[in-house]
Amino acid sequence: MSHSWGYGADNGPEKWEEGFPIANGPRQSPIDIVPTQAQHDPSLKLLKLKYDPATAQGILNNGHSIQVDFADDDDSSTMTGGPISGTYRLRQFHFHWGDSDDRGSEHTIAGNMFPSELHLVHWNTKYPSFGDAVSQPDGLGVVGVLLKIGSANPRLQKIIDAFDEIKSKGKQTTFSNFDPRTLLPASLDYWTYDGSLTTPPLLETVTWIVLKEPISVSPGQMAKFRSLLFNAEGEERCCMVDNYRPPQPLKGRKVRASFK
Ligand SMILES: N/C(=N\S(N)(=O)=O)N1CCCC1
Ligand SMILES: [Zn+2]
Repeated sequence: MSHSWGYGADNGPEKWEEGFPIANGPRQSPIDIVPTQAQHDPSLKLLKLKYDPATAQGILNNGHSIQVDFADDDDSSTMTGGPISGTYRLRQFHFHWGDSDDRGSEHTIAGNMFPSELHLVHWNTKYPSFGDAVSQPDGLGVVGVLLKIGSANPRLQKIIDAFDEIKSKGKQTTFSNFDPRTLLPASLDYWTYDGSLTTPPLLETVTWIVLKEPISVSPGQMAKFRSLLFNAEGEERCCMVDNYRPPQPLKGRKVRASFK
């Protein structure tokens, strides 16, 4: 694939294997999670997420999604427990969403798509940096949170209010004093499996932790996500929608549940 990857007909998920053959690998993400086929594993620990709002740095339109970046030079914002060993540091969070409310999430639950999915990306501090960890089989831990249509979510509003300043690719602005814990549902019950990045380079280095309980988002809030642009200023206008990869083959993997 000579041009850069994206989500269009010419450079989207069906074409990624041309530049990234691992797209057909044994532990690709996302997947369809079938709750009745996920086995409860009593050895799974409680997920512990400890975030310092002061580590929030900025919000960026990277041309594929919007992401909030965090200072990760110490253990101020970490994930421990759950299915992982050791300490993973929060690097960034971002979203995937659809052009309409019937699609947009990457993981599906018994074949059901949600309008959006939040990913909180953490890296294993047994490695010296995110850049080192991203290529290691146990390098990353991503918490996935499904968004379902309902009442407006006030916890999302600070993120949405920044969208006007980062409408197009490459735009960023400061984003401080934000605790991503406020985005999470009441329950941290989760499914977990070994997978990959869901965008190129599709590295098979992610321990996925998908929360069972979704959070709410209103149709008006979803419309704000859909007002973002894939393109940079001055380029042909292209709404940032349908920036999700569809579920990939399980290839014999087991999905475990932290709950009965
Ligand atoms: N694809 C990714 N995250 S995701 N969608 O798999 O959570 N990333 C690419 C570089 C950093 C995170
Ligand atoms: Zn993602």
